[in-house]
Amino acid sequence: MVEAPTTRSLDLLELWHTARIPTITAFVAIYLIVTLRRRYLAHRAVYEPPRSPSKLEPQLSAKPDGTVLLPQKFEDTSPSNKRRKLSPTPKREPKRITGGEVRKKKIAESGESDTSVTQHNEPTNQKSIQIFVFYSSLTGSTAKYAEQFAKDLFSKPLHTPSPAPPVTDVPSAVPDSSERAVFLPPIVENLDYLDLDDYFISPASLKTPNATSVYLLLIPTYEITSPVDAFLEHLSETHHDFRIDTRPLRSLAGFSVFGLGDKEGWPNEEGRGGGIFCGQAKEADRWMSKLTGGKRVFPIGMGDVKGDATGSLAEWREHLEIALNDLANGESITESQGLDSEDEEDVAQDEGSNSKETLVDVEDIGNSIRSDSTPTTKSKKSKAPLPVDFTITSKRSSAKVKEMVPKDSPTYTALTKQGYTIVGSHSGVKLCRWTKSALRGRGSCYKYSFYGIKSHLCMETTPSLSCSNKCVFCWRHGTNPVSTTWNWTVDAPDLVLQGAMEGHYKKIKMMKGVPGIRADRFAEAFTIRHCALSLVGEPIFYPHINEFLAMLHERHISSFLVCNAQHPDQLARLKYVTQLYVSIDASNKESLRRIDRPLHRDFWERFMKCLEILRAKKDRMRTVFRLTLVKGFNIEDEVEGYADLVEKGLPAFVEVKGVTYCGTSTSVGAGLSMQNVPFYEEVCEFVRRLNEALQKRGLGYGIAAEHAHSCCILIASNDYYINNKWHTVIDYKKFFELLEKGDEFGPLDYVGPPTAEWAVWGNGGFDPADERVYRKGKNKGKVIEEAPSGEAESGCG
Ligand SMILES: Cc1cc2nc3c(=O)[nH]c(=O)nc-3n(C[C@H](O)[C@H](O)[C@H](O)COP(=O)(O)O)c2cc1C
Ligand code: SF4
Repeated sequence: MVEAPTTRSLDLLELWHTARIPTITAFVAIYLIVTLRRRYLAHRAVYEPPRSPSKLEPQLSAKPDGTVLLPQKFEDTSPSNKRRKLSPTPKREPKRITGGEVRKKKIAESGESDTSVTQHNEPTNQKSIQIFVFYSSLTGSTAKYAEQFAKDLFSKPLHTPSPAPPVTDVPSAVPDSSERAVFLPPIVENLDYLDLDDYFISPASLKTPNATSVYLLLIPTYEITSPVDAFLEHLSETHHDFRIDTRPLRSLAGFSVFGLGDKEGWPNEEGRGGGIFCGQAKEADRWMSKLTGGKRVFPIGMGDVKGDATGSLAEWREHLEIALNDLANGESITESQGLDSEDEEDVAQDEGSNSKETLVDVEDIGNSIRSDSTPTTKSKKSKAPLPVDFTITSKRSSAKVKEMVPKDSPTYTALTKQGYTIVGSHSGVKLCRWTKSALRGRGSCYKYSFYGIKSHLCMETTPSLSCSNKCVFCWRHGTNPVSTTWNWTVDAPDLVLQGAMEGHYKKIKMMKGVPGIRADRFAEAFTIRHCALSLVGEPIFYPHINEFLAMLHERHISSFLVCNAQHPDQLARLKYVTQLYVSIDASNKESLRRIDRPLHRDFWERFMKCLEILRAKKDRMRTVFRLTLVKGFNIEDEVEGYADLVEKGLPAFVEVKGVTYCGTSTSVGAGLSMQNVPFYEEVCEFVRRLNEALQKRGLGYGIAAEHAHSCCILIASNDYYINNKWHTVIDYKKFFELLEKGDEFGPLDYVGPPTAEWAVWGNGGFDPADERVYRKGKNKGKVIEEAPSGEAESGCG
């Protein structure tokens, strides 16, 4: 039996029938409103324009304070740049946030950087991007910018859209974490020491599977020859080499260049190359664009080192990070997308010429050279294939030879400001501070104490202002040209000598009015008796160095020549020198790289070869190792290494000298401070230990003399310990007689009288006939020079 419904349940049923339609409608409406609102908010969050409109505004070059400069042509013509010109209401399809972004949200909330998102352990099929930060640096500042830049990259959250809304509400359009590429920690590389073939003929090979590379280049500009030239030449040669694909770096994910330059010194912004503000960075940008087929991730940025280069670099980095993030999200730059119109023209031309070349059979090359017509079909007449020299590029052979230091160059101005007289186009002469000191009767340099050279009769000069090192202690790096090969016009040796002597005498004349000048010495000073070829640069670089030396000797001027052990061929060709020096700035490869910063990649092999050559010359002339001690660089734990080198080169003498500190911004930039200057006691201690190490090896050397005044000590071969006395002084008259006789002779044939008692080790080395003047100052026992007057011996002199 069915029970009859109660009155209450009947009421409820009636109520439901009456209200069900409005209730369901209301619920559906609320649900729709909430969902639509959430979607709207999510949409806005993704597209919220950057807080500061300037953040993505490409007109960065317009900033008056020198911050990131984007030349007009990039703004207007570069498609990649056009891509970056975001308007506040973008038109492209919205990016939507996926479930994979939960992690991103958490990290964004916790304030972690975006890179950290991508640098954890990922599945092995994970795509990744390896960023290389390449730089070149002559005086060290770009190296510092590059290191800092790599540290800062992705260290802060990006200025990209706000964190994602709740995961489940938003459908996915951005690739999930396995599709999104992760960034591997950036690798910083110095272009000056890199085997460029490994990175710039084809992209660097990467160990990580599924990885591509992005090349970021920080490039300084130098009007003078610098390592950047070699890099640009490499890019140019790669591009022009018909055996290599025209776009060999096309498989890179992208590249971008940041230039560092001095706008005050080089205000001209138009054009490329040295002499233009950031001209060489522009050149690098252009070559990279060609080699990659226009894969410019972000337009070139530029920083003025006399302005706010740090700020410009930071701003460029922020924009770049956004572009890189896009890249990681799968937004690739297609080939040619980043080519500017000029690049496109060049590429088209190159492709045109290459395609013609491919039609030419090797056998036809001879014909094509002999006749002007471009052969497009195989000639039946040509038989023997012509040899093709792959080592010569037409560009190099047709290059116009320049002057090393042109009169209108800033290098000329900088060197003359430092007191150098520039002779011809590549030589220099300068009055050494010891020459001035000797004229006033205040003491000669260590060469007087050790070898009998009167400083007021000595001329310090160099026939090559250019050098192939960038030693940290050098006074001139940053002002003197650097290069590995002689690629300038050559002045005749008689003109160089004439000019140097005139320049020297002119400076002596100017000393006439200086208080305390001794009349007898002033008169004597107009007959130069000695020439120190050690001022700055590398004298044996000069192609006519032997003729130049012969001219000195003809005038009975002795020659002391210091070389940097980087040019074995020239060293081997060197004829007689009164005393031949090799700078030994470190005892092992790493230390030498750190202190001399050589341009030659095979610097250590060159260095060792020079020691062999020196050994071979030891029976013909006096040979010397010159050690310059720099605390924190080449003293600690290196005694045994130096002893090994002495055993290899067997020099007649080892001069040990504490580095001189000049306190210029250049030396500071190179990481040198007063802390790196050893006290005289420390130099003495080093010399004692070195002497012991030589004894232990059974080598016949002893500590012979000292010149405490300039922190210099002499270790000599026992060959010069004659009749129980050191004989380190030279018989100059005898040297010239032997030369003029024309017979073979050796260093022991022109040994002079015994070393003066006051100069012998233990007696200080100051001639009592002179008046010693002590400097006031805190750093007693350290050699401090007065910069920038530059009245000092050179870093290698
Ligand atoms: C001799 C010399 C030549 C220079 N030539 C240029 C130049 O042509 N254009 C430019 O923008 N900056 C020029 N500069 C400025 C350098 O590019 C700038 O100082 C840069 O920071 C040096 O970088 P580095 O310390 O890494 O070698 C020159 C500097 C020197 C000392
Ligand atoms: S110290 Fe001498 S070898 Fe070294 S960079 Fe200067 S000039 Fe060249």
